Amino acid sequence: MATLFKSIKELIQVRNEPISFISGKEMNVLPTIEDAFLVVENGLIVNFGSMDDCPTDSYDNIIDATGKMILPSWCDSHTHIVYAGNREGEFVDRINGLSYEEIANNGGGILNSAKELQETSEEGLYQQSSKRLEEVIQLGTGAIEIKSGYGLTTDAEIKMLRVIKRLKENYPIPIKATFLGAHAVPTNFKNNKEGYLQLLIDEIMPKVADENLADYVDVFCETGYFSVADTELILKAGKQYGLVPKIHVNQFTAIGGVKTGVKYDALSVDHLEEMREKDIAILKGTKTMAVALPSCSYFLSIPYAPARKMIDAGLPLALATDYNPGSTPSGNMNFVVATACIKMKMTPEEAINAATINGAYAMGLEKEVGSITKGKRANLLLTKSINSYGFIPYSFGAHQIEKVYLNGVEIK
Ligand SMILES: N=CN[C@@H](CCC(=O)O)C(=O)O
Ligand SMILES: [Zn+2]
Repeated sequence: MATLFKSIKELIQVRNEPISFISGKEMNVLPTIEDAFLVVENGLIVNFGSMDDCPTDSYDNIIDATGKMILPSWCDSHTHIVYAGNREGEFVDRINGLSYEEIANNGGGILNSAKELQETSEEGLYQQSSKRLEEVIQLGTGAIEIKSGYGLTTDAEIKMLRVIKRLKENYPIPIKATFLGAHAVPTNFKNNKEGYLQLLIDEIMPKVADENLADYVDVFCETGYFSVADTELILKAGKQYGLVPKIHVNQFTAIGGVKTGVKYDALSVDHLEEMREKDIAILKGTKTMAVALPSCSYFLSIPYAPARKMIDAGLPLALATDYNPGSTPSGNMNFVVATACIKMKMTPEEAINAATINGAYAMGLEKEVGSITKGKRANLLLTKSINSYGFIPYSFGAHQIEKVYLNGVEIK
């Protein structure tokens, strides 16, 4: 099966040579080809270039993209889309003046979602979660990471991870799974966090590894949740089970978790709303990707990750949604890209690099997705007729996607 996309107004994020990620000043460079063609065969990108060199072979399918642009799909490296119910009540509580922290301290927050998830069947959880996956695919996401962490018991954590596994089997999108048992201390361990850490390490993690249910291990390293020492314990144990660290850190307070992430070779450190100069310095020159989650800052009215400072210091930065029921009930990467430009002062080039190739790296998928490169999956966005790619973040709140393709196949 071969498809030719012809007369593409601009083919965006073209990388002839495979790259892992882009840092610092380079992030402001977004390579494109104007008036381009793209050939997809058996789900993969096999050829592209200027229309002047467009091959004259015969194709099963020819798509005229006059006036439209093609980009690699968004790579969303941080989500919690497997959850049960929602937390609309807390949304109203916050409108009425309570903070995220106050709600959590009153027994709401993550524990609220855990209770609902524990009471939901695996089938029910799958049904709710698959709807969200289908929703974000339509919004242009073509690779995604999904975390556990709303189970907080052995059975419920395994249930979440099995649902993620089933999503992997049933949808044509690359999915990475992260074990986030250390998301909150459950009520029955309220005065015995050590006991919960022991359960995570001695009972749940071996099961997760046994069933091969996760690629990554995550911890909510934050005041009132898990300390730096707790984080070290979990990351060390996770690594022994072959789970690569990716951590929640510096969301509300900077307590030293970035250093721990780097020490344990974390693939990414995520949130980073509260960054100290020394956290930025620690990340410099490492292989750990900084991941910003602007929709979370927007929804909770907390600071945005200091993208300018990080990029100007030479760091790479990825953008992700953090789609979850408490802090970010939205999985719209178009909104993330727009908000990064509007609120974090990233240029459209930086934001698109952050939401494609750098996001792919933050999921270990940089060889598969995230750029227009021969041999990569044809997970693509075909835009509506637009004048420039800058119109994508400029027209915030809308999206400019006309069609999405996964493995070269249009998703309807
Ligand atoms: N910060 C920790 N975890 C999620 C929110 C969890 C929740 O409120 O349900 C996040 O990434 O924002
Ligand atoms: Zn998160």
